[in-house]
Amino acid sequence: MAFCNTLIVRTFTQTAAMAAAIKNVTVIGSGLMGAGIAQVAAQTGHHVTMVDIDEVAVGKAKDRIGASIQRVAKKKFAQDPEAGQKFISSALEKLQISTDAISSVKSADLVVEAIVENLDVKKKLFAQLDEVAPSHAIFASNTSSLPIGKIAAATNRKDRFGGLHFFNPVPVMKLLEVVRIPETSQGTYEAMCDWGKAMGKVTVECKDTPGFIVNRLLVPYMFEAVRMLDRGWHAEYPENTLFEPCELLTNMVAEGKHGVKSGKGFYEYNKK
Ligand SMILES: CCCCCCCCCCCCC[C@H](O)CC(=O)SCCNC(=O)CCNC(=O)[C@H](O)C(C)(C)COP(=O)(O)OP(=O)(O)OC[C@H]1O[C@@H](n2cnc3c(N)ncnc32)[C@H](O)[C@@H]1OP(=O)(O)O
Ligand SMILES: NC(=O)c1ccc[n+]([C@@H]2O[C@H](COP(=O)([O-])OP(=O)(O)OC[C@H]3O[C@@H](n4cnc5c(N)ncnc54)[C@H](O)[C@@H]3O)[C@@H](O)[C@H]2O)c1
Repeated sequence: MAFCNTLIVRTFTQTAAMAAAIKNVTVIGSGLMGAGIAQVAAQTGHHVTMVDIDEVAVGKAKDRIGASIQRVAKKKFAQDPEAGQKFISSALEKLQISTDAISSVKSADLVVEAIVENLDVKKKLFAQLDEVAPSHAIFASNTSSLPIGKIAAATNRKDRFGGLHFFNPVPVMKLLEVVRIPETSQGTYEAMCDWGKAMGKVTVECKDTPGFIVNRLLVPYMFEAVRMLDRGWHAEYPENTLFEPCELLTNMVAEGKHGVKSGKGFYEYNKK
């Protein structure tokens, strides 16, 4: 029991220490996603360096962030414009821009990569950053579709590597998929979740599988919409396996698991 308690206290302490340690965030890539991630991180009190290889792009991204923060502040501080102005200036003060990834990660606690969706380019970047970032720094990729394990393989910190998959537009979308690979340590995973929550996001755990959760559902759904258009919206496709009854649902119906109305389904519901 004493051993168990020690273990729990140690695990808790390590996790709390890692999460509390995420103060300095480097976001690599200042496009649609990187700018959104950098904005929300700065808005939530982190010191952020946003990096891009393209000097013009990173400057424009900072301007876009300024405009987006105005929208956030207008809503968040509708009744108190003065507090809104403080919120804007405090966030912008915390945001630096750079074109030098190497020097920008030297004091990073967390590096979030949101560059072009190309495995070799991402691997090359992380291999370089692994040489210079502090040993405690967590690395994360915002990739939509590439295996996190393959990207992490370019580094010697697979235990401190994971996926942080944000959704566009980042300042608006609440969900954050936190992806773990088998090597991701429990402390790293929990620190990523805690950081996600500190960013105001709702985190969901994902395995490193194609499309994670959302894109695995969204992409076939979008493709099917396009196929429907392509087919000319014909009325009936009895040969299409997509419309075949699903065994799990058939069994659940037979068991009276009709969801909320029957008090049980995929979940149990307490009717009051
Ligand atoms: C099977 C194997 C799979 C293999 C994988 C293959 C992968 C291929 C991947 C391709 C796709 C990549 C997808 C990616 O990985 C994941 C995604 O990001 S999916 C996209 C998710 N996003 C959405 O679903 C957003 C949908 N859009 C909306 O909900 C709305 O358009 C909106 C963003 C809420 C905007 O609303 P609108 O009504 O259109 O516009 P308004 O201007 O009125 O805005 C409403 C409200 O929001 C505020 N706001 C909007 N944008 C911003 C911003 N940038 N910054 C701050 N605030 C913003 C705005 O102020 C309004 O506020 P209000 O006035 O209402 O208070
Ligand atoms: N667009 C989306 O809806 C969305 C949503 C979730 C995740 N993602 C993922 O996020 C990542 C970025 O997507 P995006 O839409 O923001 O792309 P984007 O094209 O808007 O921006 C990418 C930025 O990365 C910069 N860049 C390229 N190589 C670089 C390098 N080596 N170092 C520094 N900067 C570099 C480019 O100059 C560009 O400004 C991709 O992996 C994408 O799959 C995109």
